[in-house]
Amino acid sequence: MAATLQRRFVWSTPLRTRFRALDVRDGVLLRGDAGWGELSPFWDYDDAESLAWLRAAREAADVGFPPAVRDRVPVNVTVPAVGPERAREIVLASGGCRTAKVKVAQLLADGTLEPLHAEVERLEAVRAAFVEAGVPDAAVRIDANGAWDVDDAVRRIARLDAASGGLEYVEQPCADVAGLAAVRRRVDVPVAADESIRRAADPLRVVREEAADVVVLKVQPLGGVRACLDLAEQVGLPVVVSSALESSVGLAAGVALAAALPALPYACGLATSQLLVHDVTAEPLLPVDGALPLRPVAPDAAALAAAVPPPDVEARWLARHDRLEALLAETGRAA
Ligand SMILES: O=C(O)CCC(=O)C1=CC=C[C@@H](O)[C@@H]1C(=O)O
Ligand SMILES: [Mg+2]
Repeated sequence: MAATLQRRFVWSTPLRTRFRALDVRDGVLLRGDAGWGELSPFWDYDDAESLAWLRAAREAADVGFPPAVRDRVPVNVTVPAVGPERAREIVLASGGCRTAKVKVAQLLADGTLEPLHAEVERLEAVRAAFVEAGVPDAAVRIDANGAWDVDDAVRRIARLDAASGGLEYVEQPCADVAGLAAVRRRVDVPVAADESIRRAADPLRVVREEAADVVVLKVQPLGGVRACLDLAEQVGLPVVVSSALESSVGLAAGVALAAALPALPYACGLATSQLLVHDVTAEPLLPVDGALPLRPVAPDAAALAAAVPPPDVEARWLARHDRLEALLAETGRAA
């Protein structure tokens, strides 16, 4: 039987840097018998797509996480589409990360893509910052969020590979699976699939079409830690666990997944509390020596007081959560 919901809180915070066309991140925290869960689907996701996010939140709150095989998870520093000096600062303040994920293919206000030379400067700055930090052999990956066509991707990847001193992989260079497969055949840099897994009706298409070398799994969009473990087993490719820009409550579910995976060959994209101005706890999940610890996270009153939403935002979240609970009750808890 479903556990009774004991408490819920809406939180909201500005982001330090615009990310995924967002300046603010917000969501609901749910308290259940097993702990805290986070429900924070992006506002452009409808209720049907957001249902998986509620399943993930309820798993964390009501059931808890499966057993772990490691107690710390190496993470990458996430570098948004910023100028070179800011990119350097972000890498140097990363808490000892030895991997960076750099956003590329940023859409500018006029609807055009950021010019290649700006991306080159960002990647050169990231490599130089790692050299300055005494980790010249750090890994650097890029994420294009599906913005390139195949020819554009091939051309840009070659240039960005050189600028970065060698890319670890390129995440979602093109929007569709056929595009990923075509790029993968034409470049030596490994290809990672993100949107083609988390927003796809058939995530295994990536595997059938040999479209990726690595898959990115995100706990909320994929319906929880156990759902991700099942998917990882079916996919059979190396997995990188990444966040959906959650508060530390949601990030803890990502750490739980990364800690439970049988193999974890790459650093995970879970160091994103750094992007939030306010987190929901005084002890956010921030990297120490390039890794996050596996531990429960609960919000605290003082931190929530700083992450307080405007009243209309709070009302929208509570209504959205109520609608999603009703939808979940209708469709059943099993995915
Ligand atoms: O992977 C990381 O380093 C951080 C998480 C991250 O980049 C993302 C989180 C949520 C939405 C996305 O636009 C973005 C991604 O595409 O991977
Ligand atoms: Mg991505």
